[in-house]
Amino acid sequence: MTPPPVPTLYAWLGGIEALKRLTTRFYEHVAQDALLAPVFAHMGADHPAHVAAFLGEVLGGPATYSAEHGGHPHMIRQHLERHLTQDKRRRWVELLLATADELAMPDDPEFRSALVGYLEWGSRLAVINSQPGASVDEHAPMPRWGWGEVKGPYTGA
Ligand code: HEM
Repeated sequence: MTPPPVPTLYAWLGGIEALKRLTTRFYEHVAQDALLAPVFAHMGADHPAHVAAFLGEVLGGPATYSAEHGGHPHMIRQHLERHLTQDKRRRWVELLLATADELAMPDDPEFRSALVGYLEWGSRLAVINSQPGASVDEHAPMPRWGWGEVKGPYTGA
């Protein structure tokens, strides 16, 4: 018998509506956080939805961010000259994961390890791209993240 197809991380977490719930709540927390609030003091009202679209595309969903929001180069550009530090990055990741717990997003070991892997990678790139002298590769492809070594969601095995 053919095994069922492996869902994308995007499908497993519940698609764009789940991601919008996550980023909306996350930036509410950010606004209350002494370390991060000043970093995001001037973000637009659409920022949570844009980040949701970006994450959705990376995690295997539709290419909405590439089609409508300027793709990876635009995202990198948003981080230029922000002088982000490791303590801000760490708080950002910590708050996002706490929000995922708060909203009862899938918490199987397979999904969470893949999510943490991407967030560590992406947030460290954001810090690098925010340092003086960083520049944008106008052809930077959109990253695509999958299940990695665990290869698929929890099966009880
Ligand atoms: C995986 C990690 C990350 C992802 C996927 C991500 C994604 C994004 C995206 C998609 C945008 C542009 C939104 C738009 O098109 O309007 C953006 C902007 C921004 N990001 Fe990130 N980001 C990450 C990490 C971080 C971290 C760690 C920080 C700071 C601690 C940060 C600070 C910012 C700021 C300040 C902006 C501009 C907000 C504004 O419009 O004022 N990002 N990010």
